[in-house]
Amino acid sequence: MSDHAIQIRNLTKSFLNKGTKDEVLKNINVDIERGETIAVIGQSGCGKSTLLNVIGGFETPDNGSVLFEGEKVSSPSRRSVMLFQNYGLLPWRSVQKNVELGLEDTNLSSAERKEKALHYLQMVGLEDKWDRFPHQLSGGMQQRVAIARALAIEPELLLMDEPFGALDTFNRYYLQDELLKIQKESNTTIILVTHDIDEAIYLADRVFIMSTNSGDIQREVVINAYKPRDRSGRDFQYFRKLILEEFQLSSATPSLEYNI
Ligand SMILES: Nc1ncnc2c1ncn2[C@@H]1O[C@H](COP(=O)(O)OP(=O)(O)OP(=O)(O)O)[C@@H](O)[C@H]1O
Repeated sequence: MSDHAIQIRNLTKSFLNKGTKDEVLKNINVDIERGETIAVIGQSGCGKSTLLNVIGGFETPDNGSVLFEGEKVSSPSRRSVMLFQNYGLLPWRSVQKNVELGLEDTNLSSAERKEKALHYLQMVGLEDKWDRFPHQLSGGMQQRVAIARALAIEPELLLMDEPFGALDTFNRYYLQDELLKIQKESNTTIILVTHDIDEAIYLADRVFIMSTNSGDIQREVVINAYKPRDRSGRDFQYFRKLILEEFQLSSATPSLEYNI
């Protein structure tokens, strides 16, 4: 069996906007190994979320294909989970019931579902908020509930669109470490879109830098340093400089939206 969880071949995707065809993704060809963590970075509007949506089966490519474990992706699969930017929590369900959502059509009993939900709520530091409703939580807390819900499903492929964006530095670092642990234990394949260059370097085995205008992956940076990585170490500085330089090359005005 191939080690590739994902194989993307000649992928092209466009949208019709006011009668004009915008080609957002163009001729993307990449393989992602099982258990790899990939960070996708690039300027706003370059197609990062679209790429994630096509991989997750939420958007259909115009041409080319995405294979997940050798099978063509044409719709969302139970084996992969997408953590959306807007959290996607159901307002009428409690925190615990939101986390249980993806477990309901499994063989787990209601007691097992509850136990699993509380375990992942504890991991994101929200076990004491199990009976609250989403509107009673801060934005960062809602994001943590969405993270707990995605992790509770224990998917083979985890797709994350700016998962830690609304969190303060302390929670972001803590959850990045939890994600590293979970990934190591379960060998989950992770594809993560982020605006945070340090997050990409801290978590990823490879960083895909998408080009600003041409819809392809302009450069792939292999982060060949042991995890957990030292954010203030020399290796880290090296990769940060490399990626920032690539950004300067890719745009006339360096992006202000990127955090380092
Ligand atoms: N459903 C859609 N219909 C029409 N156009 C779309 C649709 N989804 C995305 N687009 C367009 O495709 C382009 C890429 O959008 P996408 O959300 O993939 O970018 P992004 O790199 O994730 O941006 P950001 O970093 O701001 O989230 C944008 O020009 C956007 O307007």
